[in-house]
Amino acid sequence: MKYTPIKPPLTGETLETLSDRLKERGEPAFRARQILEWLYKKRVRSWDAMTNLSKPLRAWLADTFELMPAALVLGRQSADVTDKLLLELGDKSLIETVIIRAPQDGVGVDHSRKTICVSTQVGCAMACVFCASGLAGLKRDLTAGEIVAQLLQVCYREDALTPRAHAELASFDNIVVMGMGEPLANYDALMRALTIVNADWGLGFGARRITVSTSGLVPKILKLADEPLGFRLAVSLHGATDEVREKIMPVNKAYPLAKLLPAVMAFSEKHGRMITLEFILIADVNDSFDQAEKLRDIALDLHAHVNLIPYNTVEGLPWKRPSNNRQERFADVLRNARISVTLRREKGHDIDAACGQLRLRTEKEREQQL
Ligand SMILES: C[S@@+](CC[C@H](N)C(=O)[O-])C[C@H]1O[C@@H](n2cnc3c(N)ncnc32)[C@H](O)[C@@H]1O
Ligand code: SF4
Repeated sequence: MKYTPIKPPLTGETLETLSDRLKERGEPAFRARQILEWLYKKRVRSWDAMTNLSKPLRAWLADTFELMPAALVLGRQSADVTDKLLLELGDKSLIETVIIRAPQDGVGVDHSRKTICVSTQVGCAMACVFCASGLAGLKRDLTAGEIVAQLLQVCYREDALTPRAHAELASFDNIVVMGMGEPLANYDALMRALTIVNADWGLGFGARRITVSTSGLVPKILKLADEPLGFRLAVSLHGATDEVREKIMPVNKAYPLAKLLPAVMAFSEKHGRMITLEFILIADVNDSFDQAEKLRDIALDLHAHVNLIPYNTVEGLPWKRPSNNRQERFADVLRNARISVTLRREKGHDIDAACGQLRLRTEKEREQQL
């Protein structure tokens, strides 16, 4: 599903595409770099602030491009260390971007490790039964400019909070493509966005600190393995047998474990780095001892890190997280096999942390106001 905004966002331009547009106007070759420096390094929020450009050029830019295609409509801080940004796009669609802060000893919150979780679609077509993002299906893909804009909005927020932000260009430590949507179903826009985020004329953010999470689109996993930039991969497994996985993830019908696991292995071998298996723990669905043992065998085979995520309840859905004791017993099966495992207590529970929930709630409130 393609969305064409009235004006393309500046955040979706590469140095090359912007240079081409400017060349058509007879501008010198260095102009594109200058403009992108105002956008990503000096972080100005208006065309008029680009003071080394002529007035006619600024007027042309304003007519031709949208400077920022995602407006902040709500910035919510949870009682713990998670911030959630609700952003509105040109067609009034809402998306979420999350800042997860991991406090470190001896430094303030401002200097804690920060992971940014970005969205790639409005809604999702994959229909995993437990997920709020997919509840209303797919509305549309995000453009590359809208994906990049989420990170720039995070920069704006962080710049206002801490002097570290500006000094470091992108003051976060990791990007996880784990927000709303299936990133690999919007492959081209995602790759363009990540190229911009990575480039020295963009946010200069290292590809190895970017993790793309997928529900398991096998051909796209293999394509991602061939990308020269070398992004990290996380796979949402959530079931260690086809029987369990296909009950909760329809994608498993097209790409069962016999297809998915060799693709993940191929990715891992190509990159020589550990991939991550994500496994949400849902009571009485996938939290049995048998599932833990099967997951252990898969993780050993793939030499993978395992991220166990206690399920975050979603309004209107029946699923529950298992007791802490059961979660620990499940994790112990993996730990006893010396698998690298994290049992992530979900952060930001009080701000509708489960992906897509803040958007759904705000959309409902808007409908009621109409
Ligand atoms: C929202 S998805 C986006 C990336 C991609 N579509 C995928 O499935 O990996 C990111 C992760 O959040 C997980 N997730 C979805 N709903 C959740 C919930 N209610 N509680 C905990 N994790 C959830 C997904 O299973 C997935 O591992
Ligand atoms: S878990 Fe990922 S793939 Fe599944 S519906 Fe949610 S966003 Fe889509």
